[in-house]
Amino acid sequence: MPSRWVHEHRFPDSTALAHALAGELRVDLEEAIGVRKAASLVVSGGRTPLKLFGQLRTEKLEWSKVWVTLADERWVETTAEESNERMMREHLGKDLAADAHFVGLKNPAPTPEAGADWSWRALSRVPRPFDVVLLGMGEDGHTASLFPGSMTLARALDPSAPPGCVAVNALKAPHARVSLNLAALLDARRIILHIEGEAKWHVYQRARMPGSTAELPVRAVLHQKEVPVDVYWSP
Ligand SMILES: O=C1O[C@H](COP(=O)(O)O)[C@@H](O)[C@H](O)[C@H]1O
Repeated sequence: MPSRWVHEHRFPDSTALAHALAGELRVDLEEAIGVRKAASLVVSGGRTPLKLFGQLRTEKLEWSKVWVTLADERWVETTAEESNERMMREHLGKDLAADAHFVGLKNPAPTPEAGADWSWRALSRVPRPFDVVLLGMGEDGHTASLFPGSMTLARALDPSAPPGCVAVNALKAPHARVSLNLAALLDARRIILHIEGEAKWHVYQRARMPGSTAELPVRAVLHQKEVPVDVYWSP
């Protein structure tokens, strides 16, 4: 289904994808710094971005003018293996990119319900609209931590809700979480959906078809018409 809002970029392997996407991000961030003297990048957690981060952190850029934050976080200590913030800092926050400003979503509140507003306030330092929002996707069609079956999903996907963070508890999601809501993710100049593997490609193809966002929440990103989406895929 051709759409002027979604463009697909397919690569033979994850190394080629990481090189191309890191270069693309460098250009976007450089342009943003040229326009407003600062740039913002929202990244996702999980395993998929690791190789990309390894490449991106070596790109020549005025990193001290770049703000990096997360699309979502698991409500675990920031030193825990499962922490997206730990992953972001360990894999992106070194080499040249060590000069960037990294802002996490986790705070000392006991639950994401108690901490979600605080998480959002922490982002007040990050320039908006975000220059690039880099999303991943699970094989269940979740993106950021907008999981099918989550009690807060409808509220999180409500396009008229104010931008913010939402607490997420879903039976199939490991860990309670906090996630940017759809309005926050769409407060962006550009969205990149980075997916790897045949299984995710098939889920993505299903999500391109009209259907329920409760079944495949990533549909809400793919079917909106406010922000262009580039899909980067490799086997
Ligand atoms: O739990 C999460 O899952 C998605 C996908 O992760 P991956 O390991 O399959 O790449 C990720 O985009 C999200 O940020 C993360 O919290």
